[in-house]
Amino acid sequence: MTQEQTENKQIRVGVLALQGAFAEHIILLNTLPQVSEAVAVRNAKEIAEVDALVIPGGESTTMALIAERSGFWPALQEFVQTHPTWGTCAGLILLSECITSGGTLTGDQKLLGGLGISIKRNAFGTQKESFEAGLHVEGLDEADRLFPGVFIRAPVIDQILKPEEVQVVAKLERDYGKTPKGTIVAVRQGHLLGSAFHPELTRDNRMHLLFVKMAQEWIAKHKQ
Ligand SMILES: NC(=O)CC[C@H](N)C(=O)O
Repeated sequence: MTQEQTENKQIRVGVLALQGAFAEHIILLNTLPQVSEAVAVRNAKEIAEVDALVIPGGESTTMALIAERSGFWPALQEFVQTHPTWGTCAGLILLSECITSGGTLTGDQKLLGGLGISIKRNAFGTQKESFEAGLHVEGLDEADRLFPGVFIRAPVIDQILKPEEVQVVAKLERDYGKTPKGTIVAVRQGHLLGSAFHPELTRDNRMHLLFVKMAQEWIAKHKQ
């Protein structure tokens, strides 16, 4: 196959379905012609059958606990190190290298890692402080049309630990409570994408398209 044919090849996308908003991701991914099928992934056998993975929002500590107790954690970590993966909200937390608490880095939470960033969890407060923010997301189709960023007990990217490798994909366009304009809310590093907000809770599938195209390109380059 030529490079172009491989880049256009449909991919099978898994959505980690241990806990959280996985069903909505599956629905949006299945609207894309680039996706042959989007399926729930709950164990080592199922993850071996997909080309790329989405880790949804939910509760990052609970997801880690379930993956660990069921013996799935090592296969999940191995997949994330070697395949295109997008973490949204709790998923972004799991893909980060460390958590910041009160301004200092902590090693308290079990993480998959891969993104050279530190995360501040629940940066905007409780569920009551959920909101929607219009965002310019780097690389989206119709780039001028703001993307509806849905933030629910959302984290923010507190520090970029590997600036030479991590690319900023979206920032807050204004202050939200105590979180200032310019705070980073989406990043990319190689085969990994992370966003603090929930694109699966909107009708806008452009972020899903961005990830799927990024995954296709990455697979075409690295998996021939
Ligand atoms: N909507 C979400 O995914 C919230 C993330 C959650 N606060 C956590 O720490 O895991």
